[in-house]
Amino acid sequence: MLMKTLVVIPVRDFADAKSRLEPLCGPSRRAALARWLCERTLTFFRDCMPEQDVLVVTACDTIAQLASSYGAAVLRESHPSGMSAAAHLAAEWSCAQGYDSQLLIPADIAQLDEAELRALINHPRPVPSVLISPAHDRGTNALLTTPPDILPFQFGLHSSDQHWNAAHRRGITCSLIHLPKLRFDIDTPADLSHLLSQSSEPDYLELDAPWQHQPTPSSPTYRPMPSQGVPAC
Ligand SMILES: Nc1nc2c(ncn2[C@@H]2O[C@H](COP(=O)(O)OP(=O)(O)OP(=O)(O)O)[C@@H](O)[C@H]2O)c(=O)[nH]1
Ligand SMILES: O=C(O)[C@H](O)COP(=O)(O)O
Repeated sequence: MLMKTLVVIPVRDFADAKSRLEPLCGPSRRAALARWLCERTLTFFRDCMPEQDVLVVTACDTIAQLASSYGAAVLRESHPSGMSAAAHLAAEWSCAQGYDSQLLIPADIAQLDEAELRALINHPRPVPSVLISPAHDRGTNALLTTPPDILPFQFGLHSSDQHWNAAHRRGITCSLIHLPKLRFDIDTPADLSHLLSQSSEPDYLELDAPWQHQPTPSSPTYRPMPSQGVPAC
């Protein structure tokens, strides 16, 4: 049976994002990175999966406008209260709009791959069910819930374990799908180095030393190209 699925992307204010990269770069560069990752995510869905409905959940006016400009629907939070609360809000909306499933994806995946995303969205599944694509650090980098509100969202440390346990406690069919690209998100300085070492997108990335803030000559930094619309720091 073909499931009507909504892709949900929660996005917090760029100025508050990527705090774990603080040892590596200053506030404006972190905000620029968050914006670049978000725009790249929106570009991916607009260009590679144009038939797919996408919803951005955000409390931020700028992000709401940005999402609309990429053709995504927007759901406004009254204030940012964390990824789980954003996912819950989206799930209520998804159910009200008649979606069978919700696929939640963070806006900081290192490399979105069309085949992986299609494998998730088209994954055969019973109702109810949960499909978890774990992050390399046992977080959750994609969560497919059918129906959308079947699970209490538990994003945070080792959340793939938490989501798995929550599904099992409720007797809900739960599967893991290990996707080699989707397992990497950009949270820590090590993640950023990994992105740079794996990247096949030289047009988007450059090494830039020294740092503008707290110079650390041995570490690479990240500068989205101005041509991608990201403000240079
Ligand atoms: N709508 C919404 N999205 C959020 C919120 N908190 C985090 N997100 C989004 O959830 C995804 C994963 O975010 P995290 O890695 O937990 O947070 P981050 O701000 O990117 O990085 P850290 O500050 O290092 O935790 C990203 O797309 C964030 O923009 C929130 O309160 N509301
Ligand atoms: O995996 C998760 O639960 C969320 O993405 C938050 O975890 P992260 O901060 O490791 O991304």
